[in-house]
Amino acid sequence: MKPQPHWPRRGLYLITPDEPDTARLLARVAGPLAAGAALLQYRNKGADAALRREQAGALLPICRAAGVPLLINDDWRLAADLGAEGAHLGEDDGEIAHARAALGAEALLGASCYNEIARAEAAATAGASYLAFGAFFPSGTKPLARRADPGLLRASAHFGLPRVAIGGITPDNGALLVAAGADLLAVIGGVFGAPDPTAAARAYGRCFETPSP
Ligand SMILES: Cc1ncc(COP(=O)(O)OP(=O)(O)O)c(N)n1
Ligand SMILES: Cc1ncsc1CCOP(=O)(O)O
Ligand SMILES: [Mg+2]
Repeated sequence: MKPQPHWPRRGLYLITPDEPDTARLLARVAGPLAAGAALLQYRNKGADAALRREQAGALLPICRAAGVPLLINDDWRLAADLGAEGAHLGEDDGEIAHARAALGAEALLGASCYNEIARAEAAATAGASYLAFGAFFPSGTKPLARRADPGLLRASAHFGLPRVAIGGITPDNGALLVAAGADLLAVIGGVFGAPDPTAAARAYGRCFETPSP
């Protein structure tokens, strides 16, 4: 496989909240995006296909203007149709290998590995761009998410892919995941549930102040 283009492999990986109003979604995302997100994932579990297309399409120009890659949750075909940089796929969202074959070597394709090294192994072999583990902490967004141990981050270093941590991550608990090997911290509630989402997004920078292990 061709090496992937440069993309920020360390920092805050911002994920959108379930916001039904597109104008409001853009207004909510603008500040945190400008505050220093490495990646943005469009995720709206309450939207139908038409709204997802509308909202992801509306996010694309603001991501381009900010220089932040846009990934689409669950739906690599929508990412391809819109010309977004990539997609994030979980266990019910299709095969990384199919998405890679369709989108090409330059697409950013993330894989949920939950709490399983075997899943990480399979995703790495299939051509994933990064491996996501979690939930590491209780998540208000996804209360039933299975839980993972930070040791998994260390144990997956040998795949040579960026490791993403997700689930209940705050500016206060994120540093321990970075110390355990997380390259990117994926966050919804810690930013969009905060009284000042832009300040909250900026606060995650603290988690990355020590050099990566
Ligand atoms: C970066 C990142 N990691 C994990 C997930 C979860 O994906 P999935 O298990 O498919 O669950 P849903 O997000 O679809 O509810 C993610 N979206 N992003
Ligand atoms: C999609 C997902 N997968 C595991 S936890 C989670 C939700 C993350 O959101 P939050 O940062 O609010 O816990
Ligand atoms: Mg999914």
